[in-house]
Amino acid sequence: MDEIYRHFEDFSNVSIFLAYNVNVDALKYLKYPKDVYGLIGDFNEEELISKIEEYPRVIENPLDFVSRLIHAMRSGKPVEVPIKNTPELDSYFNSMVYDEERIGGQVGIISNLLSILNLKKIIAYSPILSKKQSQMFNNSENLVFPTEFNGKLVLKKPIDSFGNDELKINRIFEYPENLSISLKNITVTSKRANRFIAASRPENLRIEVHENLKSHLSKIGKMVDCAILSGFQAIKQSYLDGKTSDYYLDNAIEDIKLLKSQNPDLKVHLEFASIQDIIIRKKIADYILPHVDCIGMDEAEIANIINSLGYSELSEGILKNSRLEDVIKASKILLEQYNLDGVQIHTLYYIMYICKKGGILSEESLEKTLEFATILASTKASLGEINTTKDLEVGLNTPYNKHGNLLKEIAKNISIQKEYEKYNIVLVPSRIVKNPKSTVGLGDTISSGAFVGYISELKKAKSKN
Ligand SMILES: Nc1ncnc2c1ncn2[C@@H]1O[C@H](COP(=O)(O)O)[C@@H](O)[C@H]1O
Ligand SMILES: O=P(O)(O)OC[C@H]1O[C@](O)(COP(=O)(O)O)[C@@H](O)[C@@H]1O
Ligand SMILES: [Mg+2]
Repeated sequence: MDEIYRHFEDFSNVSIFLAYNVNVDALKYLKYPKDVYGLIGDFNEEELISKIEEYPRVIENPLDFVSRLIHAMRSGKPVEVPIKNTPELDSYFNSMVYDEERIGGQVGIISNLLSILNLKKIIAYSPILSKKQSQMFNNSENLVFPTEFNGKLVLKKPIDSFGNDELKINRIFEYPENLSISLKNITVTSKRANRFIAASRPENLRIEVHENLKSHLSKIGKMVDCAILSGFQAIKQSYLDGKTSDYYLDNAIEDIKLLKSQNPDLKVHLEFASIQDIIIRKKIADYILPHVDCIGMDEAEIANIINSLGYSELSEGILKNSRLEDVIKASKILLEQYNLDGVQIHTLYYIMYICKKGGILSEESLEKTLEFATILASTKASLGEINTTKDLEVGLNTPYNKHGNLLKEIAKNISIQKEYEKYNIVLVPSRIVKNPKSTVGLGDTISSGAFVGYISELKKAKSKN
């Protein structure tokens, strides 16, 4: 166990604010072809095949769902598609039998992880918190939910903070590698184990800090060292009451400014997700990225965001060939276009930082935080959940993937090229779990582990100077 402490010593010097998304993840394991055939049911196979090619970006009916699921399995990539919350579709998803329920959403997953990593304080916020969601948070002294009462900021455990709010459930479909199904004359085989998220989008869920709490954001900003913001993927172009995405994105910028107003050193990380709506994807980049310090995303997400910015060839190249050179190029575009301090990318084979040179952290410190993130990911992939730091032994004992040394070498060679002279490129190979228990939440786990490790190292380095 002591070996673990080579990778993270102590995060008790870090306090963090998290917003905006918590939900319940209902997981269904599609282990055998019959599980997928069960979902296909009586659909006409020709219609299904043409729907797969049509590629619906919102799930409006069961056929849209099954077609996007099969499309995702064929690619083996992480995918999230919003559902239209009609009574028919809600009852279709409600009628399925799920294997497990867990806390979900970046804020939910990250809160519970960080609570066991012994952070000083975690202030986790979601604009809706039903009783069931609140019960899924760890009941831990370092994890609180902010509310307002009689004009005062109140920080209580999530279990003591729920309201009469709507329950948000996302449906997660986990499939293994090499799961094969046949449709007419085609066979679809999953390239690798991954998850498909059918994300609920209730009309009343608005990605924002409630008006009465907003006046306390600067105080919250002063209490913490850093923040992770997430959940923007749930913003719609417009709502029935006339509000628009611009309204919520402008509000989020205001939130960041308030958080930093009394604590200019506060570092803000944005955790990306899969965003089907191309207009919203571009808006999130243009509105929010200039106001955050760093971002975390997976390979498909960086490809998609680069596509929205007009780099379609580079984007297609990443999606098709997963070349490290292309991912680094895309990261540099984001760093420069939005003046970010750092971009963290997680892929099946590596986790990588590209940061502006000149920070006080050494490459060794950065590498240490990524190392820790790979251990977290392989632990969660093996066990499904991380419940104690003792679990991390599982991740530590998972070997690096076989391409690790080559990837490190490629990254090193690229980092010494003239066009990257202003950047540190640090890559750590992943520890791939061959048959993961589940894959949902791995990205959130990696990003938060790496980011908090970074902040912790930064604080230690500053206190030595
Ligand atoms: N089977 C796996 N073993 C270890 N790490 C894995 C495995 N599958 C995925 N990962 C890591 O998790 C991220 C997923 O990120 P999302 O943001 O959830 O898409 C992937 O990039 C790998 O680094
Ligand atoms: O977009 P939403 O509805 O906020 O949900 C985000 C979804 O992403 C997750 O946070 C998982 O993300 P990752 O797999 O990328 O780590 C799920 O728990 C959740 O269902
Ligand atoms: Mg992710």
